[in-house]
Amino acid sequence: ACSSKLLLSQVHPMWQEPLAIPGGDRQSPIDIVVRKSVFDPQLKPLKVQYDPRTCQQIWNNGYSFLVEYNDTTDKSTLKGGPLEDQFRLCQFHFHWGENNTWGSEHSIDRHLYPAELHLVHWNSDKYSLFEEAVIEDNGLAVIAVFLKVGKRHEGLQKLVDALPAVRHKDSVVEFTKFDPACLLPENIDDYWTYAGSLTTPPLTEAVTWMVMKQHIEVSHDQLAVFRSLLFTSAEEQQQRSMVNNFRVQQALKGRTVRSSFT
Ligand SMILES: COc1cccc(CN2CCc3cc(OS(N)(=O)=O)c(OC)cc3C2)c1
Ligand SMILES: [Zn+2]
Repeated sequence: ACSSKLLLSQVHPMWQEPLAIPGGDRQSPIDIVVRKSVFDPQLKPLKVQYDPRTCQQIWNNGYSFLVEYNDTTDKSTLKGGPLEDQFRLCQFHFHWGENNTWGSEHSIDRHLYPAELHLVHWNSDKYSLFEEAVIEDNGLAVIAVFLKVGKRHEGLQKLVDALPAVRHKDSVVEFTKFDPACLLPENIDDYWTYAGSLTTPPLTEAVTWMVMKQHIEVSHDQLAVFRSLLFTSAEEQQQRSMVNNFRVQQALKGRTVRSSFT
């Protein structure tokens, strides 16, 4: 494992990190040290209600590909768990590596996964737009699910088949009737939760993270299609493969990670 760590330090970070983030004491991602996490019996089960009809498009934004949902009504929502309010799904995306040794943003006792899914929601009880919520400390809620290479994920295949249409940065393709609940593990009652930030610009400290204990499995070939995407737009001379689009891990700075399970 240390060799992969060594290699990891040679991996070029996806972008030049800004020197200082305002405040900067609740940045993401982090390594979750299981024995230091604190069981909180008051954490409720997560309540997820997604309507596939709110699915709209896939967008390659030059960091990842985002599957974007219509978040103008409370049709696809998340509540419960550590959350006091109701949150609306606005998009989901992934982070992955150039090989199956690394790629996730979070790690569990330093164990990295080949990829990580993020379902991004914003607090629609308190704010009226994502743009408003993105700067508030209770504005966003992100569910993180680790991906492991194994059997083919049937539900993911519809998304994989659409990816060649968004190969280049700034490309968009219509994508409808996709139920993101199919990407959740069977058990979403067991998770770790902590106060953190977005891991891509604007890196704002607005996120309540819920990292699922149970991973999902996808096939090697499905992950290879993720790696066929490009960071670069069609006009750019130098094409660069979209891989290693994860942020370097950040200091815990005294934060407590709570677990919903013992
Ligand atoms: C819709 O209003 C917006 C305002 C500012 C930025 C954006 C776009 N941004 C939202 C947050 C976010 C967050 C992302 O990653 S993450 N790991 O959840 O921080 C991300 O990964 C590719 C992309 C985006 C896209 C939208
Ligand atoms: Zn993300």
